[in-house]
Amino acid sequence: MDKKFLDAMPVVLHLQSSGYDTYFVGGAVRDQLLGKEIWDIDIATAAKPDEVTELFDKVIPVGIDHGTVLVRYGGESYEVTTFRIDGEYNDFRHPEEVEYVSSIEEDLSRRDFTMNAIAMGKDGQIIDPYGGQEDIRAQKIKTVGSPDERFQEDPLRMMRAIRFVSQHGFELTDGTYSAFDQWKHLLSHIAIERIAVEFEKLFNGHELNKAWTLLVDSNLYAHLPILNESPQLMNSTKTIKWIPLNDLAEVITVFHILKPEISIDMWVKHWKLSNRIKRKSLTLVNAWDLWQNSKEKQCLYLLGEDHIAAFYRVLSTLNTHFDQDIKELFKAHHSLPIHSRKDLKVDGNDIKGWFPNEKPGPWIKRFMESVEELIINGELVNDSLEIKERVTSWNPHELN
Ligand SMILES: Nc1ccn([C@@H]2O[C@H](COP(=O)(O)OP(=O)(O)OP(=O)(O)O)[C@@H](O)[C@H]2O)c(=O)n1
Repeated sequence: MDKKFLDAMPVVLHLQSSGYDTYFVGGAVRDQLLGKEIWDIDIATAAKPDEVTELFDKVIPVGIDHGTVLVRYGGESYEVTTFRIDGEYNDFRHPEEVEYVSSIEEDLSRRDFTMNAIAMGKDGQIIDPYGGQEDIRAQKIKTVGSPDERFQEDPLRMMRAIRFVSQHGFELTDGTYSAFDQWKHLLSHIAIERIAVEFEKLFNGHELNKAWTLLVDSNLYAHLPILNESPQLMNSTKTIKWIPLNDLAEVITVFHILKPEISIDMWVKHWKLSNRIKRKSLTLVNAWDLWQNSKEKQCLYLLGEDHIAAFYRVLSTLNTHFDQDIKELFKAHHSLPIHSRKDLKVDGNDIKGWFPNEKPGPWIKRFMESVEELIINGELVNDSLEIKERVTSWNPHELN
């Protein structure tokens, strides 16, 4: 048993010895069977949320209405969810009500795919009433029971199916795939934040090309913001040989470069993305412009060490003929004379002081940028006297 399970074991044992049947469930059990790294541990129990709360010192009621509490133990957090089946999902976000059930088998029956509907007990015993292990061996993604019911309950599961294809390279069973047709329109009711999480994971997967083809062929994309209105963009993605991208900043950068009419702001707005994603993407887009104009050094300077790998992924995705080694980019960045404005031997105040009769204004920023550019390109030495000599030959009233 993986160490992560052993770390969480005292939580399971405490619930179990208090008289409540308790199991590990979900992605962790699946990933252990797949021999993959385990991330979050989820626990399912017969104890009701108030009973779980009674049993542990530190409990956070994260989703108490839906039967979930977070138990803090040994510096980790574990989602502990009461055995349940979901009621109607009227708002496609949370079920209107949850119904607690008494057995793990019933709980597993409301889960999305057979490979995610396997439980593991304290002794490592596996509860697998829906043939999840067999489907994992056959590399199949299959809904638990009726795909129509599972997708109606939560249409996001169609996106999850495709991201699992990307992560594991498995095939969807015919029944699971063909049910998309009837329910894919429901995706437009799903909160975009939830879709974005799956979309990002889809782009991280090593079988991204297979998953992307599926997203296109199934027409699922026609129910996703922006992609639904841009057949031309979708068309241009067909020839792309995707390489896994780390986050949605990299994804929307590629889309924006493929179709510049759709701005980064539009992507951020329609997909409700964070400011961090927006800032990173704008940096990547600006770097791309510099790169296209053969301003390699300025491009690397702008990116900084943190974004070079991201830019490399964007570049490799968009330009199949790009075969430079990433190490070369890091080396070229390393040998730049400066790496940030902080490294400059002068600052805006110095420049202002060299022109005592000029009012402060945008010219100072312009001069700073010119100094930076000259130094990056090796046309000026980063030395305050040399910089002063050059800058004082410029005219603040002239656009240089
Ligand atoms: N729409 C959903 C979301 C989740 N689940 C169930 O809840 C478990 C946990 O969900 P989540 O943590 O979102 O995903 P994982 O399957 O754990 O996958 P990963 O850890 O790779 O994100 C899933 O395994 C599945 O059994 C479900 O049935 N339907």
